[in-house]
Amino acid sequence: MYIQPGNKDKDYPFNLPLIRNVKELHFNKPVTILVGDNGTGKSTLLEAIATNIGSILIGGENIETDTSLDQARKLGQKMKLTWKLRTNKGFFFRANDFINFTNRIKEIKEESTEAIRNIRQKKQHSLEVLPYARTLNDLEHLYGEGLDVRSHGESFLDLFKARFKPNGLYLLDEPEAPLSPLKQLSLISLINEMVKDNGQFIIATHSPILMAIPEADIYFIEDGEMKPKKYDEIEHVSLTRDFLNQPERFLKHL
Ligand SMILES: Nc1ncnc2c1ncn2[C@@H]1O[C@H](COP(=O)(O)OP(=O)(O)OP(=O)(O)O)[C@@H](O)[C@H]1O
Repeated sequence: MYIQPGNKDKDYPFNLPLIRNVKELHFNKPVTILVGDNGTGKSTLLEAIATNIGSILIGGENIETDTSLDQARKLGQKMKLTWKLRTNKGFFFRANDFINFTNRIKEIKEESTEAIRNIRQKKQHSLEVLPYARTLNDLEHLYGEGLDVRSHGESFLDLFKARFKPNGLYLLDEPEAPLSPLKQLSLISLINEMVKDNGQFIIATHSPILMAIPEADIYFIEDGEMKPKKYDEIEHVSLTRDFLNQPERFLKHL
């Protein structure tokens, strides 16, 4: 991946140190993990890649029209992506979008059920119910009893189980958000399964558990640079480990 900003690009996202400094990135492994402090530009980078590819945006609008991506789209337009094997499968996932998505599914189900009830009240056997019945059927087929009746964490995992398909490219922004440590391990297991089926993942995360995905390349963003790091070299990992070993040592200083 290459970034080619022009001279006039002084505003966000081109003013981020990461974007100013990093001109070329390689995603060689099936899983690449992006780590860095808050505000270092992980989401911006993922969003720009997603807009460049034209990924399916889970829970948002169309990736080409979603206004929350207007700035990232400008960066995406300055990116040049080259592929060993191009895929049109996969998606871009942001935790907040997904919570909106489950709410929207709930609304669609309620609207369709209400429409069917109204049509049947007027005419019991009307064929006008068919599109609404098909919508309900499709949602049930994809997501079983419904993402909307599950907890946030359960629905995240349900979505990944339903929508991970072989040969896909998956861009995941902090997918750990509502997941318990145990469910983060379940997510790693799903990712491992997809990797066996030629899936590729680029994941921005703060979770030391997800950072441990086997064989992943880890890039640590620091001082506007993107540095390859080993698991044990990452601050999130060492700090969490030290904290868990002796929480009182840290807490007494706060
Ligand atoms: N639409 C925007 N306009 C201006 N600045 C923005 C916009 N979106 C993000 N930023 C800024 O760009 C910087 C990078 O944001 P980004 O969300 O990419 O960081 P991040 O590494 O994903 O952070 P976090 O780990 O907190 O999610 C932040 O300082 C943020 O305030």
